[in-house]
Amino acid sequence: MARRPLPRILTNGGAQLARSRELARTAADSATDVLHPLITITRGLRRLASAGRRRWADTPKDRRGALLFMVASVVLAVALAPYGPLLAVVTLMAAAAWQGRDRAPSAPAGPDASQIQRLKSLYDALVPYFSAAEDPEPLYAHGGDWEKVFSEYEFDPTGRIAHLVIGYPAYFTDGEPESRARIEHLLGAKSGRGREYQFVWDEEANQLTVRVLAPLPTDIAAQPFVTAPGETVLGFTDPTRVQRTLPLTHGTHGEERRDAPPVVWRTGIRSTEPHLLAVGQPGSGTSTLLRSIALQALHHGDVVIVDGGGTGEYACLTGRDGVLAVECGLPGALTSLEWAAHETERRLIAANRAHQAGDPPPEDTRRPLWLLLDRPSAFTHLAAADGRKDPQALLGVPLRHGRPANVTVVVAEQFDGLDSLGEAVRQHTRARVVLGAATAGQLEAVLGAPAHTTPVEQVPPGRGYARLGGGPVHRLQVPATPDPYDDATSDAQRQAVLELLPPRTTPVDEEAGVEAVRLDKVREEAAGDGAGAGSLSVEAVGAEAAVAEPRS
Ligand SMILES: Nc1ncnc2c1ncn2[C@@H]1O[C@H](COP(=O)(O)OP(=O)(O)OP(=O)(O)O)[C@@H](O)[C@H]1O
Repeated sequence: MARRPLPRILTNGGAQLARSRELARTAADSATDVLHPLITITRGLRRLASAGRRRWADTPKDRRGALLFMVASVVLAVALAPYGPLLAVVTLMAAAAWQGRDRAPSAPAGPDASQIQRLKSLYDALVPYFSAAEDPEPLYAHGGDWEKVFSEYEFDPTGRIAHLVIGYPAYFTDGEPESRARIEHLLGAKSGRGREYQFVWDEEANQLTVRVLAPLPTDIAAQPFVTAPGETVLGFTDPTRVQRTLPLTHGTHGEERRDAPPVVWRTGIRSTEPHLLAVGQPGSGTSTLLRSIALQALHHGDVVIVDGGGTGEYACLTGRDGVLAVECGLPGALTSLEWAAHETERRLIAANRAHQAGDPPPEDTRRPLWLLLDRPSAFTHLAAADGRKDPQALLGVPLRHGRPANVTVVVAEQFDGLDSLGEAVRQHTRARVVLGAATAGQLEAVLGAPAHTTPVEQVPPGRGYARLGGGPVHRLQVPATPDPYDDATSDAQRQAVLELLPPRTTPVDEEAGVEAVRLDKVREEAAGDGAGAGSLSVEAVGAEAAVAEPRS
């Protein structure tokens, strides 16, 4: 079923809301600044009045008459004296201002003894890296002054460094990745392990800024994201690197709302990164990422899933509206991918003909087709052992020509299977994701750029980095999209995923199980002469029929 795109106002509503909030906050801050003296005097008058009341209450009853007489005489004297009332008002205001002043103890200026000790030891650790014997006025020297080089510092409540700006000599080779890596490693180790640090090198000013990054939230569950067609949310990241936010619901019953900055991947005809490669250690969450992408893709397109892991993690998608196939076996994978290659060619030819005739591209070339492959290297080994074709060889056409044909390929692979990935997969997957624990070298090899944050050893599943083409490297937390058929899945998360699944239009073929090729459905739709989404032309059915293998 084709779904209508969301109104545009909903797609950027989060950003507008954030801007309005920021405006309101600025207005409130300015009003507080202007009204500050008035607030102080009012507070002082209140304090004076309550002090007067206390004094009256503390005075024994037999002395109250004398007190009243004394106050009345003072009031009379003031009233009769020249400028008396004016002076009395000025004195009262001054007394109120003094009484109403903010009495919160001011934060101690500068670091305390333990913090000074931390800064000094950090300085000493940096001396061998930032000094040279020939330097007549070394910035760093044993017993030197740390205050000259640490221009800004902040500590967290546990006393560990949270933010630090370090000056270094101009001759330090800050352009060399190895030199930078040595300093980053040292600072990470000395400032406290187990936290994630971000390093920003300002080569012009010879300054390094170190910031401790708060962990990304792990409580974002699968849900309908407010995105435009062609946009896929890979996960959520730091607010500093991304301008946009998405409104989210969370909590057991979706009762809480908040905005979070997403990593949005754009696919389709105008995409510069039309295909994606996700890599991780086993259990890092790459299958979950694929499931999350599939659920979003099904809003506007059709999906073919090829699962080399063979653990049935995509069984919940079998037979759903828009799911053309869920393949766990080599023959089925070959059939589906061969069909996908022909379908890509068919779409290209049909679109070309339409261009030549001056017509818009036909409807059946515009519906996005997604090929999601989980661990295709498993099939590569099987195919070699069986003397059959490697399914990856069939990805060449969709990868090279998929973009104008609205065909998107997503490959998830484990680090140990990376060598088995074909050249086309490596070359044409310009959107990259790394999940789970990874060394700086592994991150750079997959993302094509260093991550600028220290990789931590213990990461929650679904946590990693994403880079779209030549863009910046983002930290990433994939929304929890567990397999609803897994016993370990909580009820709330199961329900969230089940609600996102399209209705089941094709009954699951019991005999063939999950290996059943759902391309039968495509054939039926094509024969049904439907011009709607997912339908195929007669040529395509012919091509598909030619490659389809007989099933027992
Ligand atoms: N983003 C996430 N948020 C919460 N839990 C997650 C997330 N991603 C994965 N998990 C959990 O981590 C476990 C492993 O996830 P998943 O199966 O996706 O990993 P994988 O990398 O595909 O590993 P494998 O290939 O071994 O199956 C599952 O229990 C899953 O529910």
